[in-house]
Amino acid sequence: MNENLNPTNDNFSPEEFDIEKTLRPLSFQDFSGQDQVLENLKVFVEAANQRNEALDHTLFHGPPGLGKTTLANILANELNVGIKVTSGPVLDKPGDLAGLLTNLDDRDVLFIDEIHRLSPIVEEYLYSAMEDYKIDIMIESGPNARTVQINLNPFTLVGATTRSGLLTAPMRARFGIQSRLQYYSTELLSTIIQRSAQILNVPISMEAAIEIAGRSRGTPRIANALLRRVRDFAQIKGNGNIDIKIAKFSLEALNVDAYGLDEMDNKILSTIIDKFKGGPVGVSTIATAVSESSETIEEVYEPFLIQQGFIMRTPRGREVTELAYKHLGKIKGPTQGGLF
Ligand SMILES: Nc1ncnc2c1ncn2[C@@H]1O[C@H](COP(=O)(O)OP(=O)(O)OP(=O)(O)O)[C@@H](O)[C@H]1O
Ligand SMILES: [Mg+2]
Repeated sequence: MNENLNPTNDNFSPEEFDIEKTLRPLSFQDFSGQDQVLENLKVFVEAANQRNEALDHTLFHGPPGLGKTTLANILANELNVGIKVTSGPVLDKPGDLAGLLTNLDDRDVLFIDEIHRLSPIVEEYLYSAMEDYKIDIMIESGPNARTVQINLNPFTLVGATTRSGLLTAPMRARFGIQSRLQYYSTELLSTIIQRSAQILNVPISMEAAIEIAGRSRGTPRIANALLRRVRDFAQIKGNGNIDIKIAKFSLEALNVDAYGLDEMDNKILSTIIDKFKGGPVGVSTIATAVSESSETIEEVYEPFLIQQGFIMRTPRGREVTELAYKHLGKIKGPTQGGLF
């Protein structure tokens, strides 16, 4: 399958990256779906704006490509403030963080992506900044070295993570607002595809938008990536318009799974079937068999497979369903103890 369609693949080419940026909604108004999350955020933002205070620290968690970075940027726009962007693995010394924090204007947003990957020492340093808008900084060195406490402008930390399970309890507790993003329905994704098509200036039929949406693994990033590829087919093999015929032809040519499952999804399902007789089998055993971490399986892949009815959680582990056998064209073997 095409690399760029992988939701966990961050290696977009610069060109793809630019397109991703142009398709990114900039305001609450442009953002579709996640209704509950959005309704709440609107209230909190309006209240903070009225009081002219910084919005409470906000955490977005959920699988890749569902809109965490997008929402962080929207928050800054709707608060009418600046945003500084960084990520957990980049901040390896408290000094890096101090530099960012002291440069924030009143009510600004500091966005930390992959916040579960902060080093413990940086994380601890962040605590007092979040709680009291104060940090200690070291001045001078050698025998004259001392720390002084300085006041920061009130700011909003927006954290994003795909692995909320890896976040420490004290870190999590410091976020006054926590939102989990959900997979999108086909209907919502087709609306997003139609909006993107309009921005890309390519005509698309409703039927074609729905066809692409249904194969997007519930994920706007994948929907947009597929749309761009289908647009290429429409331009070269068709008349430039995306209708159902060219959409189906392209998705077939791209080898996109009928349910939008990616390589790892299919690998997980076939592993449970082939190596573990369909389950039940524990997550850590599956993880070892497919060479992935248990957390990634549990937080990135499994939620979609469960939501779509391919896997069931049982007290004894994970079990695949009839749908998984059917999807992979496999035949369910005899159950244990039968036949004799
Ligand atoms: N609700 C939405 N409406 C329209 N487009 C969306 C929506 N959510 C996400 N997108 C599109 O999907 C793309 C990916 O979203 P985003 O980068 O915010 O995901 P993410 O949750 O931050 O992913 P990751 O965990 O990989 O960082 C965006 O460029 C944007 O165009
Ligand atoms: Mg992101």
